[in-house]
Amino acid sequence: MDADPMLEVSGLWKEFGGKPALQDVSFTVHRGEIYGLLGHNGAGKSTTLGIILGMVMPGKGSVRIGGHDVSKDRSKALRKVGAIFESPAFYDYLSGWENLRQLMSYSGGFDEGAAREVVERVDLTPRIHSKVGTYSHGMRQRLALAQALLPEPEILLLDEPTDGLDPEGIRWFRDFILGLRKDRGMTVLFNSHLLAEVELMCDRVAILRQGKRIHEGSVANLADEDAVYQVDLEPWGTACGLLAARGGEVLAEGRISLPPGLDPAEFVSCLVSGGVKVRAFAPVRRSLEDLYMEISQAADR
Ligand SMILES: Nc1ncnc2c1ncn2[C@@H]1O[C@H](COP(=O)(O)OP(=O)(O)OP(=O)(O)O)[C@@H](O)[C@H]1O
Repeated sequence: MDADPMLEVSGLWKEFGGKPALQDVSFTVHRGEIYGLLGHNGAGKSTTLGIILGMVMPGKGSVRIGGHDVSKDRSKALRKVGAIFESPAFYDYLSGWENLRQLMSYSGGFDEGAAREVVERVDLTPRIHSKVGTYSHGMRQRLALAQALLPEPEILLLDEPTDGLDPEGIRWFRDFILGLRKDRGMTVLFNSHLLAEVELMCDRVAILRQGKRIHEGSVANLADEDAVYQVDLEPWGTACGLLAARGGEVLAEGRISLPPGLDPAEFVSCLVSGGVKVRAFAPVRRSLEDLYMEISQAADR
């Protein structure tokens, strides 16, 4: 992946009425990366997005998009951005098409050809001339995506984009975002509560808790951080003895963790030479939800 930074968030602090909402939050999203911002209600996710979009002033810190500082060079920085922030406001009595025309007229004009293409891309062509008041939540969300994509952004910022969507809508959204990255190298930053979804889509995640960034990491490396294995070994007692002797740990019946640096193949041959029958020995992939719970609980201690 290109390690060229598209979005640089540095040392953000924000207070509301004397209460800290963000405390020294920093992260970088590289071009072509899909980055998830996770956290409980009130963790500071929307405040972070609001600051990135120049809609909320930070107490301290800076945001650069494509190398341009949002507070000093706002129009250049935001020219590269498409966003769905909070509930998109559409005129219910106008059609989807008229909404796009109206909204685009506020910012740089309406290109019919480009709009037709984007509407087709978000699967709204058959209903684009119906009134938005008759749209389902999923269709409104797709119209919001069309609006966000019309200025041909290089980065999409999405606030809880799958909130309230049904499983089919969530899947559509996931395929759409992954397709945008594949076809156009789109960079995406989004907030979400849906950890399983984030895990399927994101390259990296940051976890915010009470305004602080308490974790940042790659989703692909979740499994590597802890060497946990699901095993079927007999006799179990002998296997546990050999495991303890090598510094490993029994997590539950049939579930063990190996110490850092111990090659699982080497441990399996040690088991076999110790007279243990190895019927199964498979790495367990930790889910993002497991990681989220562990990190959040550790932060509370
Ligand atoms: N305009 C505001 N005025 C006062 N307090 C605010 C304002 N906006 C946010 N806050 C407070 O700042 C903190 C962070 O809120 P924020 O909305 O950023 O969290 P969040 O992680 O997006 O939560 P959620 O998932 O519920 O949207 C919360 O304590 C919230 O009450």
